[in-house]
Amino acid sequence: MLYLIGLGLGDETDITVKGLEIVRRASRVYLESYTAILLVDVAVLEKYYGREVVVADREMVESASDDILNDAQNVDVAFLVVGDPFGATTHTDLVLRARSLSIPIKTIPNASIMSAIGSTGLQLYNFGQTISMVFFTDSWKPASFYDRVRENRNIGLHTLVLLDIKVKEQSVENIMRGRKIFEPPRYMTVGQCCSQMLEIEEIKKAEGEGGAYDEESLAVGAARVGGVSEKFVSGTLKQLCEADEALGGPLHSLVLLGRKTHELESDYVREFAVDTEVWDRIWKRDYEGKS
Ligand SMILES: C[S@@+](CC[C@H](N)C(=O)[O-])C[C@H]1O[C@@H](n2cnc3c(N)ncnc32)[C@H](O)[C@@H]1O
Repeated sequence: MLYLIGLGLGDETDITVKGLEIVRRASRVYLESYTAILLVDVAVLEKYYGREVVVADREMVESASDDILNDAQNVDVAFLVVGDPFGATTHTDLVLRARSLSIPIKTIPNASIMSAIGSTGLQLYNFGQTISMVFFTDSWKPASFYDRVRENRNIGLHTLVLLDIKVKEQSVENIMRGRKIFEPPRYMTVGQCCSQMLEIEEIKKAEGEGGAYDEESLAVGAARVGGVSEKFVSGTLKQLCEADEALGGPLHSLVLLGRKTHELESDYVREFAVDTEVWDRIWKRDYEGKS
Protein backbone atom coordinates (compact mmCIF):
# COMPACT_ATOMS: atom_id res chain seq x y z
CA MET A 1 0.00 0.00 0.00
CA LEU A 2 1.16 3.54 -0.75
CA TYR A 3 0.16 5.86 2.07
CA LEU A 4 0.10 9.61 1.39
CA ILE A 5 0.38 11.06 4.88
CA GLY A 6 -0.18 14.73 5.75
CA LEU A 7 2.19 16.11 8.37
CA GLY A 8 0.28 19.30 9.17
CA LEU A 9 2.07 22.63 9.29
CA GLY A 10 3.89 22.97 12.57
CA ASP A 11 6.43 20.53 13.96
CA GLU A 12 6.99 16.78 14.30
CA THR A 13 4.04 16.38 16.69
CA ASP A 14 1.43 17.52 14.14
CA ILE A 15 1.23 14.15 12.42
CA THR A 16 -2.01 12.33 13.28
CA VAL A 17 -1.93 9.23 15.48
CA LYS A 18 -3.13 7.22 12.47
CA GLY A 19 -0.31 8.62 10.34
CA LEU A 20 2.30 7.97 13.01
CA GLU A 21 1.25 4.35 13.41
CA ILE A 22 1.64 3.80 9.67
CA VAL A 23 5.05 5.54 9.63
CA ARG A 24 6.27 3.32 12.47
CA ARG A 25 5.33 0.10 10.72
CA ALA A 26 5.98 1.01 7.05
CA SER A 27 8.85 -0.62 5.18
CA ARG A 28 10.08 2.71 3.80
CA VAL A 29 9.36 6.34 4.68
CA TYR A 30 9.83 9.25 2.24
CA LEU A 31 9.44 12.97 2.90
CA GLU A 32 8.45 15.17 -0.03
CA SER A 33 10.76 18.14 0.35
CA TYR A 34 10.06 20.62 -2.43
CA THR A 35 6.48 21.98 -2.24
CA ALA A 36 6.58 23.06 1.40
CA ILE A 37 8.87 22.81 4.41
CA LEU A 38 8.17 21.73 7.94
CA LEU A 39 9.43 24.01 10.68
CA VAL A 40 11.75 21.34 12.06
CA ASP A 41 14.70 19.38 10.61
CA VAL A 42 14.39 15.88 9.20
CA ALA A 43 16.58 14.62 12.06
CA VAL A 44 13.91 15.76 14.51
CA LEU A 45 11.26 13.86 12.54
CA GLU A 46 13.42 10.74 12.47
CA LYS A 47 13.96 10.85 16.21
CA TYR A 48 10.24 11.35 16.91
CA TYR A 49 9.15 8.61 14.52
CA GLY A 50 11.99 6.27 15.45
CA ARG A 51 12.46 5.68 11.70
CA GLU A 52 14.81 6.62 8.93
CA VAL A 53 13.22 9.19 6.59
CA VAL A 54 14.42 9.48 2.99
CA VAL A 55 14.17 13.04 1.67
CA ALA A 56 12.53 12.90 -1.77
CA ASP A 57 13.26 15.86 -4.04
CA ARG A 58 11.30 16.73 -7.18
CA GLU A 59 13.56 14.63 -9.39
CA MET A 60 13.06 11.55 -7.23
CA VAL A 61 9.26 11.92 -7.10
CA GLU A 62 8.72 12.90 -10.72
CA SER A 63 11.44 10.99 -12.58
CA ALA A 64 12.48 8.16 -10.30
CA SER A 65 9.13 7.25 -8.73
CA ASP A 66 9.87 3.56 -9.37
CA ASP A 67 12.21 3.62 -6.37
CA ILE A 68 9.47 4.99 -4.14
CA LEU A 69 6.86 2.56 -5.48
CA ASN A 70 9.13 -0.48 -5.56
CA ASP A 71 7.21 -3.54 -4.25
CA ALA A 72 4.45 -1.33 -2.75
CA GLN A 73 1.97 -3.99 -3.91
CA ASN A 74 3.35 -6.14 -1.08
CA VAL A 75 4.80 -3.78 1.51
CA ASP A 76 3.68 -0.49 3.05
CA VAL A 77 5.37 2.70 1.82
CA ALA A 78 4.76 6.02 3.60
CA PHE A 79 5.04 9.19 1.52
CA LEU A 80 4.96 12.20 3.85
CA VAL A 81 3.71 15.57 2.61
CA VAL A 82 3.89 18.80 4.64
CA GLY A 83 0.37 20.14 5.25
CA ASP A 84 -2.28 18.00 3.56
CA PRO A 85 -1.28 15.65 0.71
CA PHE A 86 -4.06 17.12 -1.44
CA GLY A 87 -3.90 20.71 -0.18
CA ALA A 88 -2.37 22.83 -2.95
CA THR A 89 -0.16 19.86 -3.87
CA THR A 90 -1.62 16.75 -5.40
CA HIS A 91 1.21 14.45 -6.49
CA THR A 92 -1.19 13.20 -9.12
CA ASP A 93 1.65 11.74 -11.18
CA LEU A 94 2.78 9.54 -8.33
CA VAL A 95 -0.76 8.40 -7.56
CA LEU A 96 -1.54 7.64 -11.23
CA ARG A 97 1.72 5.73 -11.55
CA ALA A 98 0.88 3.71 -8.41
CA ARG A 99 -2.59 2.98 -9.79
CA SER A 100 -1.14 1.80 -13.07
CA LEU A 101 1.02 -0.65 -11.09
CA SER A 102 -2.06 -1.87 -9.16
CA ILE A 103 -0.69 -0.47 -5.92
CA PRO A 104 -3.46 0.33 -3.44
CA ILE A 105 -3.41 3.94 -2.15
CA LYS A 106 -4.65 5.52 1.04
CA THR A 107 -4.52 9.18 2.10
CA ILE A 108 -4.22 10.35 5.70
CA PRO A 109 -5.35 14.00 5.69
CA ASN A 110 -4.03 16.79 7.92
CA ALA A 111 -4.21 20.58 8.28
CA SER A 112 -3.34 22.51 5.13
CA ILE A 113 -2.44 26.15 4.62
CA MET A 114 -5.70 26.19 2.62
CA SER A 115 -7.66 25.68 5.87
CA ALA A 116 -5.23 26.91 8.56
CA ILE A 117 -5.28 30.37 6.95
CA GLY A 118 -8.63 30.71 8.77
CA SER A 119 -6.60 31.54 11.87
CA THR A 120 -6.13 35.03 10.40
CA GLY A 121 -9.78 35.52 11.41
CA LEU A 122 -10.91 35.63 7.78
CA GLN A 123 -13.78 33.24 7.09
CA LEU A 124 -13.00 30.40 4.72
CA TYR A 125 -16.48 30.82 3.19
CA ASN A 126 -15.40 34.23 1.92
CA PHE A 127 -12.37 33.06 -0.07
CA GLY A 128 -12.33 32.92 -3.85
CA GLN A 129 -9.73 31.31 -6.11
CA THR A 130 -6.30 30.67 -4.59
CA ILE A 131 -3.37 31.93 -6.62
CA SER A 132 0.38 31.24 -6.66
CA MET A 133 3.01 33.94 -6.98
CA VAL A 134 6.33 32.99 -8.58
CA PHE A 135 9.62 34.88 -8.35
CA PHE A 136 9.92 37.43 -11.17
CA THR A 137 13.14 37.70 -13.14
CA ASP A 138 14.30 40.71 -15.16
CA SER A 139 12.73 39.24 -18.30
CA TRP A 140 9.90 37.10 -16.91
CA LYS A 141 7.07 38.65 -14.92
CA PRO A 142 4.10 36.31 -15.28
CA ALA A 143 0.81 38.15 -14.66
CA SER A 144 -1.67 35.32 -15.14
CA PHE A 145 -2.63 35.60 -11.46
CA TYR A 146 -4.02 39.08 -12.03
CA ASP A 147 -7.29 38.11 -13.75
CA ARG A 148 -8.13 35.63 -11.02
CA VAL A 149 -7.56 38.29 -8.36
CA ARG A 150 -9.82 40.62 -10.33
CA GLU A 151 -12.54 37.95 -10.54
CA ASN A 152 -12.35 37.38 -6.78
CA ARG A 153 -12.41 41.11 -6.05
CA ASN A 154 -15.35 41.69 -8.42
CA ILE A 155 -17.48 39.42 -6.29
CA GLY A 156 -16.03 40.68 -3.02
CA LEU A 157 -14.01 37.58 -2.08
CA HIS A 158 -10.60 37.21 -0.40
CA THR A 159 -7.64 35.85 -2.35
CA LEU A 160 -5.16 33.46 -0.75
CA VAL A 161 -1.75 33.94 -2.36
CA LEU A 162 0.69 31.03 -2.00
CA LEU A 163 4.30 32.02 -2.45
CA ASP A 164 7.08 30.51 -4.53
CA ILE A 165 9.60 28.06 -3.13
CA LYS A 166 12.82 27.39 -5.01
CA VAL A 167 14.84 24.41 -3.85
CA LYS A 168 17.63 22.59 -5.69
CA GLU A 169 17.74 25.28 -8.37
CA GLN A 170 20.78 25.47 -10.65
CA SER A 171 22.16 28.61 -12.24
CA VAL A 172 22.17 28.68 -16.05
CA GLU A 173 25.96 28.87 -15.96
CA ASN A 174 26.25 25.70 -13.86
CA ILE A 175 23.77 23.87 -16.10
CA MET A 176 25.72 24.92 -19.22
CA ARG A 177 28.95 23.73 -17.65
CA GLY A 178 27.35 20.46 -16.56
CA ARG A 179 28.07 21.18 -12.91
CA LYS A 180 25.63 19.77 -10.33
CA ILE A 181 25.91 22.75 -8.00
CA PHE A 182 22.68 23.96 -6.43
CA GLU A 183 21.71 27.46 -5.35
CA PRO A 184 20.68 27.97 -1.72
CA PRO A 185 16.90 27.49 -1.24
CA ARG A 186 14.73 30.60 -1.63
CA TYR A 187 11.32 31.18 -0.10
CA MET A 188 9.27 34.13 -1.31
CA THR A 189 8.34 36.59 1.42
CA VAL A 190 5.19 38.64 1.86
CA GLY A 191 7.23 41.78 1.09
CA GLN A 192 8.47 40.37 -2.23
CA CYS A 193 4.96 39.20 -3.11
CA CYS A 194 3.36 42.60 -2.41
CA SER A 195 6.06 44.41 -4.42
CA GLN A 196 5.51 42.09 -7.38
CA MET A 197 1.72 42.51 -7.17
CA LEU A 198 2.08 46.30 -7.20
CA GLU A 199 4.55 46.09 -10.10
CA ILE A 200 1.97 44.16 -12.15
CA GLU A 201 -0.77 46.61 -11.17
CA GLU A 202 1.38 49.45 -12.58
CA ILE A 203 1.89 47.53 -15.85
CA LYS A 204 -1.84 46.75 -16.12
CA LYS A 205 -2.71 50.39 -15.38
CA ALA A 206 -0.39 51.57 -18.15
CA GLU A 207 -2.17 49.14 -20.51
CA GLY A 208 -5.57 50.55 -19.43
CA GLU A 209 -6.50 47.30 -17.69
CA GLY A 210 -5.63 48.04 -14.07
CA GLY A 211 -7.80 48.47 -11.01
CA ALA A 212 -8.01 44.95 -9.57
CA TYR A 213 -6.31 46.35 -6.45
CA ASP A 214 -3.99 49.20 -5.52
CA GLU A 215 -1.40 50.29 -2.95
CA GLU A 216 -4.13 50.90 -0.37
CA SER A 217 -5.86 47.53 -0.72
CA LEU A 218 -5.96 45.78 2.65
CA ALA A 219 -4.21 42.45 3.14
CA VAL A 220 -2.80 40.19 5.80
CA GLY A 221 0.58 38.48 5.75
CA ALA A 222 0.88 35.13 7.51
CA ALA A 223 4.13 33.45 8.55
CA ARG A 224 4.75 29.93 9.87
CA VAL A 225 1.03 29.31 10.34
CA GLY A 226 0.42 26.46 12.78
CA GLY A 227 3.91 26.70 14.28
CA VAL A 228 4.78 28.04 17.73
CA SER A 229 6.22 31.20 16.16
CA GLU A 230 3.19 31.81 13.91
CA LYS A 231 2.89 35.50 13.06
CA PHE A 232 0.33 37.71 11.26
CA VAL A 233 0.78 41.29 10.06
CA SER A 234 -2.00 43.25 8.36
CA GLY A 235 -2.01 46.51 6.46
CA THR A 236 -2.11 47.94 2.97
CA LEU A 237 -0.20 46.22 0.18
CA LYS A 238 2.26 49.15 0.29
CA GLN A 239 2.79 48.73 4.04
CA LEU A 240 3.23 44.97 3.72
CA CYS A 241 6.09 45.50 1.23
CA GLU A 242 8.08 46.40 4.37
CA ALA A 243 6.67 43.75 6.73
CA ASP A 244 9.27 40.98 6.31
CA GLU A 245 11.24 41.81 9.41
CA ALA A 246 8.09 41.75 11.54
CA LEU A 247 6.95 38.47 9.99
CA GLY A 248 10.27 36.65 10.33
CA GLY A 249 11.36 33.44 8.58
CA PRO A 250 9.56 31.19 6.05
CA LEU A 251 7.01 30.04 5.07
CA HIS A 252 4.87 33.06 4.23
CA SER A 253 1.43 33.46 2.64
CA LEU A 254 -0.70 36.51 1.87
CA VAL A 255 -4.43 37.16 1.84
CA LEU A 256 -5.77 40.09 -0.16
CA LEU A 257 -9.08 41.10 1.39
CA GLY A 258 -12.27 41.18 -0.63
CA ARG A 259 -14.70 44.05 -0.23
CA LYS A 260 -17.38 41.83 1.26
CA THR A 261 -15.25 41.48 4.38
CA HIS A 262 -17.50 41.14 7.42
CA GLU A 263 -16.98 43.60 10.28
CA LEU A 264 -16.03 40.74 12.63
CA GLU A 265 -13.33 39.63 10.22
CA SER A 266 -11.94 43.15 10.03
CA ASP A 267 -12.00 43.52 13.83
CA TYR A 268 -9.97 40.32 14.12
CA VAL A 269 -7.43 41.12 11.42
CA ARG A 270 -7.10 44.75 12.59
CA GLU A 271 -5.40 43.43 15.74
CA PHE A 272 -2.36 42.60 13.59
CA ALA A 273 -2.31 45.99 11.83
CA VAL A 274 0.98 47.80 11.18
CA ASP A 275 -0.97 51.01 11.80
CA THR A 276 -4.54 50.79 13.11
CA GLU A 277 -5.35 54.39 12.14
CA VAL A 278 -4.52 53.71 8.51
CA TRP A 279 -6.42 50.42 8.70
CA ASP A 280 -9.55 52.10 10.13
CA ARG A 281 -9.48 54.93 7.59
CA ILE A 282 -9.27 52.58 4.60
CA TRP A 283 -11.70 50.07 6.10
CA LYS A 284 -14.35 52.81 6.53
CA ARG A 285 -13.73 54.27 3.07
CA ASP A 286 -13.48 51.13 0.93
CA TYR A 287 -14.85 48.11 2.77
CA GLU A 288 -17.39 48.91 5.51
CA GLY A 289 -20.98 48.26 4.46
CA LYS A 290 -19.99 46.83 1.09
CA SER A 291 -21.20 43.28 1.91
C1 LIG B 1 2.41 24.31 -2.58
S1 LIG B 1 1.85 24.96 -1.08
C2 LIG B 1 1.93 23.50 -0.09
C3 LIG B 1 0.68 23.15 0.48
C4 LIG B 1 0.74 22.06 1.54
N1 LIG B 1 0.66 20.73 0.96
C5 LIG B 1 -0.47 22.30 2.44
O1 LIG B 1 -1.40 21.52 2.43
O2 LIG B 1 -0.43 23.33 3.16
C6 LIG B 1 3.23 25.80 -0.44
C7 LIG B 1 2.93 27.23 -0.06
O3 LIG B 1 1.93 27.28 0.94
C8 LIG B 1 2.22 28.31 1.86
N2 LIG B 1 2.44 27.72 3.18
C9 LIG B 1 2.59 26.40 3.46
N3 LIG B 1 2.74 26.23 4.79
C10 LIG B 1 2.67 27.45 5.35
C11 LIG B 1 2.74 27.95 6.68
N4 LIG B 1 2.91 27.11 7.70
N5 LIG B 1 2.62 29.27 6.89
C12 LIG B 1 2.45 30.13 5.86
N6 LIG B 1 2.37 29.74 4.60
C13 LIG B 1 2.48 28.42 4.33
C14 LIG B 1 3.49 29.03 1.39
O4 LIG B 1 3.10 30.15 0.61
C15 LIG B 1 4.13 27.93 0.57
O5 LIG B 1 5.00 28.43 -0.38
